[in-house]
Amino acid sequence: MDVACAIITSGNKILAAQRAKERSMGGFWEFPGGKIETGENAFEAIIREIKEELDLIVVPSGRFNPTRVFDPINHIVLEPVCCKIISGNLTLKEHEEVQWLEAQDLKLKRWTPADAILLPAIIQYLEPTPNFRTAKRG
Ligand SMILES: Nc1nc2c([nH]c(=O)n2[C@H]2C[C@H](O)[C@@H](COP(=O)(O)OP(=O)(O)OP(=O)(O)O)O2)c(=O)[nH]1
Repeated sequence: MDVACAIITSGNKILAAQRAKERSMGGFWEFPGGKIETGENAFEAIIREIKEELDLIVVPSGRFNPTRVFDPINHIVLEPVCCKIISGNLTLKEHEEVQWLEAQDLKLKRWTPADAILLPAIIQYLEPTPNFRTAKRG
């Protein structure tokens, strides 16, 4: 199953969500999103899912490398899509909870296996850029 998840950041924080208790992998943390449907690409799927789940309008701007988890029950290809929120009021339609997390907070949550593989790339992405002065050749 191909799943798109949204990488939504604000400053040094990222939006993370806890799956509803009654769903598959209930209680685990994830980046919001869902299954990519037939005929959709990851960008189209994430726009649809984030509207359905959080009532937000997002614009995708890029992607991370997919992570893959093939276990006896699930074959998941997780496709992370960087998104910017352009409008809407965050409303939880499916999740137990959402939180804006800094890099140091990410390790404290229990993540789905596919997200756990993704975390090092996310942590690197959240690191502040050093303040280089502008420079001229010479
Ligand atoms: N949304 C999301 N799902 C993830 C992540 N990591 C991960 O292993 N999954 C798994 C959990 C589910 O088995 C599957 C996606 O299912 P989902 O329940 O979120 O998607 P959906 O809304 O399309 O599902 P549904 O309508 O059929 O219930 O991918 C993640 O970061 N985000």
